[in-house]
Amino acid sequence: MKNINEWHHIFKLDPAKEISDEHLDQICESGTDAIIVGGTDNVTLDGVLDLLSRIRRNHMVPVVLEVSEEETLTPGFDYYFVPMVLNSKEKKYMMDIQHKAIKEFIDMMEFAEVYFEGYCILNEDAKAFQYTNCVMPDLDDVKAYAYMAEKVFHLPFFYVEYSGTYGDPTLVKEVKEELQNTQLLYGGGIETSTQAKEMKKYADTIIVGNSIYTNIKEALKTVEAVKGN
Ligand SMILES: CC(C)=CCC/C(C)=C/CC/C(C)=C/CC/C(C)=C/CC/C(C)=C/CC/C(C)=C/CC/C(C)=C/COP(=O)(O)OP(=O)(O)O
Ligand SMILES: O=P(O)(O)OC[C@@H](O)CO
Ligand SMILES: [Mg+2]
Repeated sequence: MKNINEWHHIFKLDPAKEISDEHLDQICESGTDAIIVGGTDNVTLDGVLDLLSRIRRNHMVPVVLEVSEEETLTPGFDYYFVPMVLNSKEKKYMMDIQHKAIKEFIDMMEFAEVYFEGYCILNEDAKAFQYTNCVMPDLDDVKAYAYMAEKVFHLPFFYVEYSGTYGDPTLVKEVKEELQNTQLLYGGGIETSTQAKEMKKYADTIIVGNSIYTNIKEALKTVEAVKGN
């Protein structure tokens, strides 16, 4: 299995959305480096377990649970990613929910591979932006959040999140220049090979979500587009 810091491409599957076995097989066998199971709303333990068992039954691809609800935490994933929303106006989405969950699961965390993600959400129409009561940052704010993610909190990941819309490649380039150790994840609106290539020039890892459900053929092509980049 590749190290996480060598992952260039990830597909994110939303447990609240339907996917056929045929499409799921195509996603898992696409050559992507990993599958994240995660979403903002209507994420249930049943939905999470359904995807996990369908992936595990036939495929070897690494599977990550991106935790958005404590109730959906379940053993069986290769990794667990935990968002900390840096540009939320409310401390609870950055720290308090995570603190409460760590108190509860601290013993299990010793046996699980858990990675914390510094999220910066940049699309004000995204569910996650509204759900976590974010403030829209400008470029200097985002660079300062990136600095904090790496130098203050020593987080493994800084996630530039445009969920639902294609973001600004210049911003991603400038954020990348701030980071030496923290891995830069980019997600949002990638629907074509060209977009995947463009964002991968700057981000260490790109994440493709919604287009799996809207145009699977194009979504699958994003994998090859970033190989060797
Ligand atoms: C039991 C077991 C195996 C334990 C192992 C140990 C372990 C993993 C412990 C973890 C402990 C811990 C600290 C848990 C934290 C749990 C938690 C509830 C954290 C809150 C995270 C948070 C602030 C979530 C808010 C929403 C958010 C940022 C979600 C990220 C995903 C995202 C942005 C998806 C995109 O949205 P989507 O739904 O796709 O939107 P569209 O439908 O519009 O596309
Ligand atoms: O769904 P899209 O817009 O591709 O975004 C992917 C991911 O960043 C969502 O958390
Ligand atoms: Mg989505």
